[in-house]
Amino acid sequence: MKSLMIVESIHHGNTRKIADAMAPILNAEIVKPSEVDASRLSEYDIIGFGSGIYFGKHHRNLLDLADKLPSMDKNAFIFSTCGNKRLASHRFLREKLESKNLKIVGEFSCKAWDTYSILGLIGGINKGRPDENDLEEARKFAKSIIK
Ligand SMILES: Cc1cc2nc3c(=O)[nH]c(=O)nc-3n(C[C@H](O)[C@H](O)[C@H](O)COP(=O)(O)O)c2cc1C
Repeated sequence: MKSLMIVESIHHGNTRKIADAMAPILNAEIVKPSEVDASRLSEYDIIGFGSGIYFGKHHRNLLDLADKLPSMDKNAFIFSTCGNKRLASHRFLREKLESKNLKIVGEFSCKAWDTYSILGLIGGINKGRPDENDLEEARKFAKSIIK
């Protein structure tokens, strides 16, 4: 099995930590949206899409990539890290991916360090996360989608 995870992780590298935990289980390569070669996507059995949540949605670079993808009959999963866990924020990316014929086989989200705006003045929220417990949950999620 061969997987690809497309990850934009810019605020504190939080989402990259989740991707790194899942990668060995999924035998996954990790790339940024700007590094995706659409002509090679057919080589992968499953494709993951992850970023922090920004103003209620995945990162703009991931949403823009989803718009540009060709139609593909393939399994995919969505993940995120965020200040306040709300899977509802996945809706925008999910709809774009489903419009490209991708089948979403699982979604994962966890709270993570957030110092946006005035939160930064108090050291942010969820400091220290994702922690080992979050990474273990991510590993369990990765196992569940390839069962
Ligand atoms: C500009 C900005 C906007 C954000 N908007 C949200 C939001 O709407 N909802 C939320 O739960 N977290 C929000 N966050 C927190 C990030 O989603 C969170 O810190 C995430 O873990 C960042 O992921 P990254 O380090 O992988 O980029 C925001 C952070 C920034 C910097």
